[in-house]
Amino acid sequence: MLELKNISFRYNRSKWLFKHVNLAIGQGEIVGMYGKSGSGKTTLAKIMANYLSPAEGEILIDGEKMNNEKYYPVQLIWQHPEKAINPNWKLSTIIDEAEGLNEEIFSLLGIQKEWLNRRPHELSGGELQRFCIARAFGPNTRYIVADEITSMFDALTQAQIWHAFIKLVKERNIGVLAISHHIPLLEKISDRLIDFNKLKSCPNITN
Ligand SMILES: Nc1ncnc2c1ncn2[C@@H]1O[C@H](COP(=O)(O)OP(=O)(O)OP(=O)(O)O)[C@@H](O)[C@H]1O
Repeated sequence: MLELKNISFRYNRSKWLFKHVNLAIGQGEIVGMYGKSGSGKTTLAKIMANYLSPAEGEILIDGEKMNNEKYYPVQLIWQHPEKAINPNWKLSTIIDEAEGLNEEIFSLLGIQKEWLNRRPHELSGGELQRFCIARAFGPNTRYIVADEITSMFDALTQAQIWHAFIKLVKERNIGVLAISHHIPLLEKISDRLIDFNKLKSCPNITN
């Protein structure tokens, strides 16, 4: 179980973006989350994947706090793959970072072997995103936060990518927080849905 307990955050002493957010995601569970633009969903995603530290609260996995292990068990897949990848590295180097990726993952996600010899700017946004999705499936991944990960794909490709993604997470019993503005998509893929604005609204908020 991944648990967020009383998580509060604000950027540089500006007003609180959210306070006392509580959320639990079970292993193998897919939770869909939507909410107003600018409300703090991506910020929460970054906190969950240890890119940002919360001002208050803690994140537990099976009741224990995470320390700064080399490979963090909560992986974030970003909306914009080019922001998540070293532009100077070949894709083969980037993919080597996440050990244990196999042919099945590549083929499910439609990754062509020849792309591995290229650098990020030599792939389309959608091709690059397939790599970022594959990269999240390292052997120590237990939870994935998927932040608008298919917004750059056409409808058919989007369906194929989610089909592959769900097969991979269910096989590995990975828990997922899927963030999107596209509620019909979330309804299709999620075990339950959360409105972030309800999750973060709290009568005790003080600015
Ligand atoms: N590094 C930063 N420094 C200061 N403010 C920031 C920073 N990053 C984001 N913000 C602000 O924090 C707020 C929440 O941003 P965030 O990206 O988390 O929202 P979101 O709910 O994911 O939005 P969207 O649905 O539009 O993607 C926004 O007002 C944004 O301008």
